[in-house]
Amino acid sequence: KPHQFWQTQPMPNINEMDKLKPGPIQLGVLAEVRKDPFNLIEKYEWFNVDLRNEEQAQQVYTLLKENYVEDDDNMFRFDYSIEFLRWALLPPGQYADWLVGVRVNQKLVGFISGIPVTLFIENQQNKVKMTEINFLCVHKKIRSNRLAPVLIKEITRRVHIKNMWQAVYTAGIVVPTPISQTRYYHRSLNAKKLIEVGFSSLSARQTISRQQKLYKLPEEPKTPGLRPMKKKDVAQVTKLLNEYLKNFKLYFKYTEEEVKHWFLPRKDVISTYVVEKEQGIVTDFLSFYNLPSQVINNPKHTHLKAAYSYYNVATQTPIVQLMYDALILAKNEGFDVFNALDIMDNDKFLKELMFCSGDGQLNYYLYNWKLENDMLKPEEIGIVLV
Ligand SMILES: COc1cccc(CC(=N)NC(=O)c2cccnc2OC2CCNCC2)c1
Repeated sequence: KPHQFWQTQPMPNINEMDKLKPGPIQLGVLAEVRKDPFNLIEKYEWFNVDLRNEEQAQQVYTLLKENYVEDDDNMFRFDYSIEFLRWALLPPGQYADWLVGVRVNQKLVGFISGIPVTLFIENQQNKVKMTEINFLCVHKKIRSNRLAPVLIKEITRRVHIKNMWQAVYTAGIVVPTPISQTRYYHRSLNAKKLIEVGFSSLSARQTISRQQKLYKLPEEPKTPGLRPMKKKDVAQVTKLLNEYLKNFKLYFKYTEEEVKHWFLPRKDVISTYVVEKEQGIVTDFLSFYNLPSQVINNPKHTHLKAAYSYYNVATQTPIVQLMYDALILAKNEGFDVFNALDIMDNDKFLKELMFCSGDGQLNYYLYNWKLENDMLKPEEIGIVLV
């Protein structure tokens, strides 16, 4: 039976959609939350991962590098770096028991992560403290042991114990019940490499040099005053971001502490550039994160260097110009491709900047929450997961 696990979860399913009113589907009762971890099969044990510990970080890195998400044709696999994982999973307010590992004989064979977020859902009244779930991964060799449902139940229990009852996550697959089905797009920065690794293909009339000319970019960005973000910009970036995100039906509200964590540039992890035309006034910013993919058995290349659009706020600079500069900056940082979803205002630049649509979709999920109209359009989504 498909989705035998998901039918047991508080996610609106088809027939009961209309009966539920917007808001939590099940009201959690703290006293009823199991105090002890779920049972694991013989020899498997729970393990809280300390990402600050080099050896444990290496274990998570290797598990993901070898067993995490691949594209539909199994040609590429995400290769998150240790520094990236520390950025993604050690934000302000993180809980030590929300980085959940499963070990067998000291070897990590399963993982799932949660970070605390405050999500605004469909209006200012619904400000919900919840968890953002990510990095669910089970070693390829033990996929049939039904370990994934236990990882999900265990992190759910650890979230419930903190009196939080909702979660937000994304997945390439469709399980009950997506709140939005977004599409991904990519913009070639290094046409030759994309063809060599098989990410792009040439049609009969196309040649590599034609493609290189087609996607060629200027050496330098156009926008005057564009520069890497610095600590002194945090207050203005926080205001710009929080103001901009109010346009959407699903968004986080950021403290300055959180903006420091999520946006101050980190080499090979996150790049953020601000526009300061007039002395001291920041009017726009752009950001993209670094998520390379391992190219699975290619004679010439081991990795595809991909930049992923993060948050971009254009209040004085036209969004197309700002994102054109993002492409130039990403190219100059050595990326081969620039990826984006059709969320927020991205559809305002995807076509014009020659993004091609990818072959899959990224589904957004909200656990234990009924939306007013069940689904949101991609342009109503104001959150980017890594
Ligand atoms: C090119 O190498 C890949 C390696 C693994 C999977 C995919 C396809 C894919 N599933 N892409 C996305 O999910 C995606 C496409 C555009 C923007 N963000 C994305 O995913 C982000 C956000 C969700 N967590 C993974 C990274 C591509």
